Order: sequence, then C-alpha cells, then structure tokens
Amino acid sequence: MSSVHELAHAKINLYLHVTGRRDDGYHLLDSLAVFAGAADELRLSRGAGLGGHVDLHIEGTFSPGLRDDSADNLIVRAGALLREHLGAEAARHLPDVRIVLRKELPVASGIGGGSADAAAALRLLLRAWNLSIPRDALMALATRLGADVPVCLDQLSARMEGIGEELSPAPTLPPCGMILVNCGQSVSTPQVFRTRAPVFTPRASLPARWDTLADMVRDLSEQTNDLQDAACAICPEIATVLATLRNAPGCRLARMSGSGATCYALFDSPAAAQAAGATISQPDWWVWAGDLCRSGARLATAADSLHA
Ligand SMILES: C[C@@](CO)(OP(=O)(O)O)[C@H](O)COP(=O)(O)OP(=O)(O)OC[C@H]1O[C@@H](n2ccc(N)nc2=O)[C@H](O)[C@@H]1O
Ligand SMILES: Nc1ncnc2c1ncn2[C@@H]1O[C@H](COP(=O)(O)OP(=O)(O)O)[C@@H](O)[C@H]1O
Repeated sequence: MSSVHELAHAKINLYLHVTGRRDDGYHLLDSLAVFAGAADELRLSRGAGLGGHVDLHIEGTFSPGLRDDSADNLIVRAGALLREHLGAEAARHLPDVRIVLRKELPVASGIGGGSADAAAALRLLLRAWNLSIPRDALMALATRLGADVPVCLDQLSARMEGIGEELSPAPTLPPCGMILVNCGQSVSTPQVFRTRAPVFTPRASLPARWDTLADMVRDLSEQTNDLQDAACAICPEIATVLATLRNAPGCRLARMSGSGATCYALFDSPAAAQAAGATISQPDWWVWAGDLCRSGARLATAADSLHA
C-alpha cells in the first residue's frame, strides 16, 4: 500500500503585537510569521474500511507528550471537521485512513506544532479523499481548528492579523540562519494571554523587502513580542534561554516566539547558526539550528489523489 507524507514546519513569530481584544476574549494580533526547517512529519496510508475515520499513531522525540487515542488531537479534529463539512451522507463513502505522526517539535511551545500538524492533516486528507474545497472555505475551517492553523496551510512567511486568520504577504526575507531553543517546559497559550498586562501595541510599519539581515534586525528591534514578559513570569527559565542566545557567537537578535516558551535567534547564515547552536547544551533543552523554510507547501487540488 502506498502512503503520502507532509512536513509540518515550526512557525516562528518574529514579532507579535497585541493590538486589541475582541468581545469574545480573543486578542487581535499583528505578527510576522516565518517557518523554520524544524518539522513534524505526517504519513498517511489508506485503511480498510469506509466512513473517513482517522486512526492516529504517534512516534518521535516528543510523542510522550501526546496520546494517540485522543479525539482532542488536532489531526483527529481536522478529520472530524472535514467530515462535518461534507455532511454525513458523503462522509460515509470516504476511505478510512491511518496517519503516523512523527512528533519532533516540542508541544505547547509557541512554535505552533499542533497547528502545523492540523494544517498538514488537512492537506493530506484533501488528497486522500480527492476533495476540492474553495480556499476561503478551507481557511474558515482551518480557523475553527485554531488561530494559527490558516498560516500553516501554506507554510509561507506571512503577516498575521485579526486573531491570526487575516494573512498578507511578508516582506521578502534576506538570507539568514536561525536557532530555536526550548527549555523543556510547556506553556499554556490561554494562561499567557490572561497574564499579560492589558496594554495594546500599534500595528508595525514594515517595508516590502529586507535586502540584508542587518536591515531586518534593525526593523525587528523596534518591534516586540507582547507575550514575552507574561511567559517569562510563568516560566522564568525563558529569560535564561534568551540570555544564552544573546551570548551565542554571531547572534543578531534573540526573542521569544508566540506564547512561548521557545525562543529564536537570528544569524548571518545557517552555518553560523549551526556553529553557535553547537555551543548551547543544557540538560532538557531542545536546540535546533538551520535555515528558514523557503519553499512552503502546496495545497491539494482535485487532481491529486492517493492510490492505495
Ligand atoms: C499565540 C500564537 C501566535 O501565533 O501562537 P502559539 O503561541 O500558540 O504558537 C497564536 O495566536 C495562538 O494560536 P493557536 O494556538 O492556534 O490558538 P487557539 O487554539 O486558537 O487559541 C488558544 C487560546 O489562546 C487565546 N488566544 C489565541 C489566539 C488569539 N489571537 N487570541 C487569544 O486570546 C485564547 O484564550 C484561546 O482560547
Ligand atoms: N498534534 C498535536 N501536536 C501538538 N499539540 C497538540 C496536537 N494536537 C493537540 N494538541 C494540543 O494543542 C495544544 C497546543 O499545542 P502546540 O500547537 O504544540 O502549541 P504552540 O502553538 O504553543 O506551539 C497543546 O496543549 C496540545 O495538547
């Protein structure tokens, strides 16, 4: 039986401004999201029966943080949402699938691993079930899975506004390298939003492109991650990670991503990031160094199908 696979890349918020708050409690954001080479992998194969059930199996470094029989897993929820969208009668004829998740991104860590998995599952299921859903409808389904899921569908750097679902092109990025460090403690996104000081930051002013890393770092230095202080209050080790990154040879900028605890640092090249990353070693710290993900993901078309 053949299988298809997708990479679910880590999403990094280079800056994150909380610009307001909606009546339902969700926060309005202005954030520049990029994708790093670090990724989970999802592999889908056809099951024996019909009904569109998703049988999930989880392996990999961070699999102990997740249960594979959980209906709450965003991969299983992506399948349920697609079945709901199609309606019970159509869903009855969908082939069952088995998805193996190789979990290599830390869980609840501000780099959207669960969101990236959900988006990768949507891409795989569209192919496996030979579905074509208009892009607007697909984006709306993705938003129901989580505010970060829409940007993970294409895995291309993008400016995120609204609660994260309003996407526009990012400035063209210069060549650079990146280190990601997570101290091994999960941080709850709702708790960080609840803990933050109730102040808002205006939308950033960004150019259409950055030709050099120095240009990008100059502009990013004027922006903030408005969740960083709250996350540091909940998890003080984040401050140690940031200090370590700032001291790493060749570091141009270090900041927390999303609601934490993962922090990123920018370097002149992937090789410079890897050399600096090799100097960082703490028990329980997850350290990744390399390039940004520049290719993105292609959404399925009706012509794509999975041949069992
Ligand atoms: C903070 C960000 C920045 O990219 O990243 P992560 O730290 O999760 O990686 C995202 O907005 C997280 O998106 P995601 O993880 O999909 O969040 P959701 O599941 O939709 O929401 C989890 C909870 O976070 C809060 N939340 C989330 C997004 C938002 N714009 N405002 C919020 O207040 C809400 O309390 C919500 O119940
Ligand atoms: N496939 C998945 N991978 C990671 N987390 C998942 C997944 N499915 C559901 N979750 C839940 O989603 C929450 C957020 O996970 P994650 O996306 O890793 O956080 P963050 O966006 O902060 O990096 C976690 O509490 C986790 O239990």
